[in-house]
Amino acid sequence: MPPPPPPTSAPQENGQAEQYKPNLRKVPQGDFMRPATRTRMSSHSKKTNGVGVQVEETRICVVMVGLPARGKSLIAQKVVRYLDWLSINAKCFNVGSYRRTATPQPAASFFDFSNTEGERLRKAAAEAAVNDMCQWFRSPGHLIAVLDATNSTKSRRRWIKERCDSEGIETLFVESKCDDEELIMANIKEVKTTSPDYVGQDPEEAAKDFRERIKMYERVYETLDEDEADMTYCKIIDVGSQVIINRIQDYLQSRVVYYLMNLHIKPRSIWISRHGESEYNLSGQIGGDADLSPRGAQYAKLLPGLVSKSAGDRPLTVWTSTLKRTAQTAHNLPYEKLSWKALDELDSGVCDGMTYAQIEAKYPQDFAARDEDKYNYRYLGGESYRDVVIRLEPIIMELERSENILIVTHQAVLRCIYAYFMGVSQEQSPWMEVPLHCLIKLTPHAYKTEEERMSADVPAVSTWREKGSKAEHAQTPGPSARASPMIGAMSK
Ligand SMILES: O=P(O)(O)OC[C@H]1O[C@@](CO)(OP(=O)(O)O)[C@@H](O)[C@@H]1O
Repeated sequence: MPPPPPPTSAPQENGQAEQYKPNLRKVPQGDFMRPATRTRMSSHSKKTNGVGVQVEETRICVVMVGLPARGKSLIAQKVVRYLDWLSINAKCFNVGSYRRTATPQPAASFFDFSNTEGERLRKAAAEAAVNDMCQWFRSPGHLIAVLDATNSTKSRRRWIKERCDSEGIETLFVESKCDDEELIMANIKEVKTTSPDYVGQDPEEAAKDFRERIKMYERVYETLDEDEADMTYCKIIDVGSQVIINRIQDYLQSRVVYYLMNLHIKPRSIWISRHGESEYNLSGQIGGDADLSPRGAQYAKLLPGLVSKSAGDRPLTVWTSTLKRTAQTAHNLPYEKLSWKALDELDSGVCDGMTYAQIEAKYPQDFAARDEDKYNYRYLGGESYRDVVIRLEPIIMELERSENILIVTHQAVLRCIYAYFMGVSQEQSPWMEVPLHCLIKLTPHAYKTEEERMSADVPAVSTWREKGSKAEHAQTPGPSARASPMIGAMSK
């Protein structure tokens, strides 16, 4: 596999982190009215989707291929969540859920290809899913669908390609081919406990039945090969140890393939925590590069115990931002550490160091505009949540390549990372309450990401403000704090 391009924000060894300087540069007002990032437009069908992601006007059906227990559903869900997070409208069509309406919990023999009734019902489910998908593509802006099924024979794949061709939809076949017994077993364990096919069943019986089902598919399974050289495909062998790509045609396809090349389906968890309470949190000031408060330092002392209780002796790497409060919080953690500029807090520009009450008094229009559309509001000389998502993309890519990672970061950044894993909408994510002194464990599964929250017994202020609520920490505005015209803008 070719090495991936380097992240745009290179990690630095802890201790050598570059000094944080709040971004207070003056930018002409007009700059804020443009899209967040401008990208090159070519003469034909390219345009940006508002987060600086250049998308084609083509529509793509990503067709999953592979035996059961090869992580297809996990990959399918992840691709959709990733694209949604980047504001590219995507949807997963899971053929299994269409099949379940007719046969909710079939025995393994249903999947025997010589079982004509089973075969008929399975084909009907695939047709229903493909019909719905074609219908979905007819709406403007619907760009990528993922067809999640085994699609294990060449004839089934040819049928899907012809159907999509007739609708003007491109196809990208993605095969997960894996013979690693340990991984297959982990997936069987996962499926028997989380698949709707086995709800309420004895786990051992479910595992036995599922193994039988896999055998049925193995009898007819055909891997993607030179017979399908006319197709666009990406074949991921043994969880990315080898990737074969064929006939990738355009930007959006290569973007999906690049993401797929970074994915692995090994079981792992990600821990995220905000830094301990800072001196700025205590005074209600935003941004800056303050030290931890005494209670924040207490959290830093307790964090190693909290982490080892949750992660046991699993090897971990800790990622922090380049700001003092995250480095101080991670200081006592006995793991390898990397600090990333891309994990720094949302840049609040000219409002850096102010309290919400001061911002409301000095820039009332901006305060209201941010409440109205917090995801897109960009501070003058600073950032919006949409901007933060763009700069976090290399972090997400690196996270996908990694195994167990603990990220110590900031409120806004944590909301964006959390939204990626949990599929939280752009409307909701900037308003999520993420308390201080709380460790969150996220474990991705095929059908959902499991979340566990562990609070340290150390009180902290709340920095959460509800949409539309009056700003607290009110301080008498000084003479310069009289209301002025709006200074920030929308980054949509
Ligand atoms: O987008 P909002 O809700 O303002 O939250 C982001 C803010 O959170 C804060 C705390 O209020 O982050 P941090 O966790 O780094 O202290 C501010 O610095 C930052 O501007």
